[in-house]
Amino acid sequence: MSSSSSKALVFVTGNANKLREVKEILSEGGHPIEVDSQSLEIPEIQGTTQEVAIDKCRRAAELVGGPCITEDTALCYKALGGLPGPYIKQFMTELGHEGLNNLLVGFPTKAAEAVCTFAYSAGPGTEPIVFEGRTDGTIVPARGPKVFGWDAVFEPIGTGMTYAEMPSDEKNKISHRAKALAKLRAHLQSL
Ligand SMILES: O=c1[nH]c(=O)c2ncn([C@@H]3O[C@H](COP(=O)(O)OP(=O)(O)OP(=O)(O)O)[C@@H](O)[C@H]3O)c2[nH]1
Ligand SMILES: [Mg+2]
Repeated sequence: MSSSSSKALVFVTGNANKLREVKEILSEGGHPIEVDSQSLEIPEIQGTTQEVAIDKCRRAAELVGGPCITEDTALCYKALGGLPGPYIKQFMTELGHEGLNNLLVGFPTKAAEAVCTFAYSAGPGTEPIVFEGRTDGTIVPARGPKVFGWDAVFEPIGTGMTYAEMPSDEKNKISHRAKALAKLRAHLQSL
């Protein structure tokens, strides 16, 4: 952030695992970026991932009263035309890891894309800007600790491991979240 900005950047999320990864990723590298956090559940509209992300960030900026970031994660099955997409949270809650596999029974491809969309607003009334990161993978029967969402059923292409089986620094090198944060970082450093 530029030295003229007086308020700290706030990451608004209700998800402790996201917050941990974001802090890990942004603290790496030559120019660490510090974020405060506020645990607020912001209502999420229906729509494309980008529409959901922009609306959520607008609402968050109003509540925070200053610069903030929000994040939306989608899990897009190729066989299902990109669904569950931004609705993965409800699918995960209702169906669990086994159900996320069963959705694909009978389909020839288990390919899926993890999509992370960060939105940044400079403050209330400022239109959010979005930064997207994507990682290709395959939906597999759960392997590894079931700590974070669908990590145990998502195997990024070419790794032979699910996200859940990877040490966090390995996931943070290739994840949808790390790719989106690299773009956000570049933007913040250009301000
Ligand atoms: O295995 C995972 N690895 C990840 O890297 C990851 N990132 C998000 N998720 C899950 O996908 C849904 C997104 O919904 P979501 O973007 O609305 O998040 P959320 O409601 O939990 O938090 P927030 O919206 O308050 O920030 C939620 O079920 C998250 O737990 C992940 N699962
Ligand atoms: Mg949410």
